[in-house]
Amino acid sequence: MGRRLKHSDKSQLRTEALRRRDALDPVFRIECATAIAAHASLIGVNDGEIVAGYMPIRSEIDPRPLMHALVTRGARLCLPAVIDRTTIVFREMTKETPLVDTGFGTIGPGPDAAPMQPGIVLLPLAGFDKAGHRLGYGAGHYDRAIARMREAGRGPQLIGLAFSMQECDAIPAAGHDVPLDAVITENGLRRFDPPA
Ligand SMILES: Nc1nc2c(c(=O)[nH]1)N(C=O)[C@@H](CNc1ccc(C(=O)N[C@@H](CCC(=O)O)C(=O)O)cc1)CN2
Ligand SMILES: Nc1ncnc2c1ncn2[C@@H]1O[C@H](COP(=O)(O)OP(=O)(O)OP(=O)(O)O)[C@@H](O)[C@H]1O
Repeated sequence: MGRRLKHSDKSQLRTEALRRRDALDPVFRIECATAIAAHASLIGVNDGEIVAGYMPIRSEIDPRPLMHALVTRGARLCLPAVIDRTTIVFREMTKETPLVDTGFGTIGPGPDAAPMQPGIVLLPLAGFDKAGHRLGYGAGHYDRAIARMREAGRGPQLIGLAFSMQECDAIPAAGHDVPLDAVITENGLRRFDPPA
């Protein structure tokens, strides 16, 4: 008999993982952002491949050096924007795109930017475990966006970005949780087994 999933299990893991992430020193953060960019060649990027990055908030690992490395390998970039309490969309980011407030403390392209369907999504993590289960901030924004893309037959590759100390013992996964394909930390890229 599986144990019933308690909401508190996940929120406590999230609180602890975010506390560890918040405590990292600024020089180590720069080293890690540089290190994950050095692993760019481990992500297969086709020419013109659309990659969803993010603009870091709170104590998230800075994905911008990696985003730049992927552009030099042929990627086109987009960023998430919150359009209502439960929905995010992805919008194209070019050199000319002005960045505006896109909700929850984020900045990104405004409603004039082209909507995009990314083939690869880089997800900022609060925590992850060895099965590829993921903790975000608990709003379910990425889970819903990915579910929608899968329903439309366009399931993107999901690559979490994290500091290695964000690994957790075991994150209880609810039915709506979509596991990661891989995680990149300062130590390298790790692929997860597809769910059985
Ligand atoms: N950099 C970045 N961009 C992103 C996300 C993200 O996690 N990181 N998102 C991923 O979904 C979406 C935005 N969703 C977010 C949802 C909650 C919080 C957050 O910090 N929540 C606070 C409560 C803040 C409030 O109520 O105003 C919290 O968890 O304490 C941030 C972003 C799209 N863009
Ligand atoms: N596909 C979905 N359809 C409906 N509700 C969903 C879906 N995915 C997630 N939710 C809801 O979103 C809430 C947050 O989910 P969860 O705790 O997994 O967040 P998270 O993975 O930390 O957040 P995020 O996806 O924003 O990074 C839950 O209340 C969940 O029921």
